[in-house]
Amino acid sequence: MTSADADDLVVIENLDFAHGYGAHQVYKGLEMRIPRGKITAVMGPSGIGKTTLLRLIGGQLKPQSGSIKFAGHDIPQLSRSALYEQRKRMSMLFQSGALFTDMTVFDNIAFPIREHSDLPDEIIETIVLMKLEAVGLRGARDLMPGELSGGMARRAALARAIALDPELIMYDEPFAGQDPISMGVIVKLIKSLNNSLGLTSVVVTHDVAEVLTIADKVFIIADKKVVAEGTPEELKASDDDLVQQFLSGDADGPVPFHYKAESFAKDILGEEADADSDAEQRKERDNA
Ligand SMILES: Nc1ncnc2c1ncn2[C@@H]1O[C@H](COP(=O)(O)OP(=O)(O)OP(=O)(O)O)[C@@H](O)[C@H]1O
Repeated sequence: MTSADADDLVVIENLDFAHGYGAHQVYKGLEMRIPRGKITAVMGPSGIGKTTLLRLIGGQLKPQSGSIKFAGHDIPQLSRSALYEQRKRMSMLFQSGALFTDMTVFDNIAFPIREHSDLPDEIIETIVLMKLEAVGLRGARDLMPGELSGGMARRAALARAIALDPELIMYDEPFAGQDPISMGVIVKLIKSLNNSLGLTSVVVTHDVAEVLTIADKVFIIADKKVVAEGTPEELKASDDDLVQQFLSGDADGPVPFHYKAESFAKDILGEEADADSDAEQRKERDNA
């Protein structure tokens, strides 16, 4: 292991990944180093593969080639049982990671601890209360998920995500659907948990302004690979149009607004329109 590897908890090299037996290439030659103990933001246009990246790191998806080292273990090469061991060191908080609706907040947080350990009830209670305290919800332990606000539910899910003391926590759109105040609370929580629990955090988000206030490192993904990386300050100072498009949230710029599609005329009018539009395109080319 090189010293750079020791500083990086996750090292991705030359990764190729396609969904659906190669039908949809998501990554080609992706390279990424996620620094240990820091907060890393991953941004990019919708559908570019950010959630897929988290699933690859977590071993839920296997790349066609390349390596994904987590603390030195090459995730895609691990046996099922070895992967299970490494997965215990990671936690993923997906947007859809809802709480179990028929259990109290306390039992929701206790659930993974009961599943993965034989600890006595008193110890589990102490751990759960510590996790709830960390997210400011100790007083809400006996509430049912249906009694929580959206922001509180997100925080309870966060308490559950840290229940087993992971080393790596991956957040998929943690601020989505939150009002500005609860968004601010979650931003601060991600930072304080990262620092107080010695975590490494990866945050996939479209909320650029929020995440830039806490990120130590930022990756921008486009065109199947990393197109820019650096500290928030470095990216803000970049004169790259694409970087600026992301940071300012502009719809127009090097990244197209539309997902690639047949010509609108063809979709609406069928083949006939397509033949017309082909003829027009040829005419335009000839005139150029
Ligand atoms: N199970 C799947 N099978 C086939 N294609 C998939 C599957 N899951 C995702 N995709 C496709 O892979 C691409 C990447 O999806 P992904 O959800 O990782 O993007 P994303 O960057 O997280 O998007 P968003 O920002 O909108 O959440 C998309 O084009 C999506 O349609």
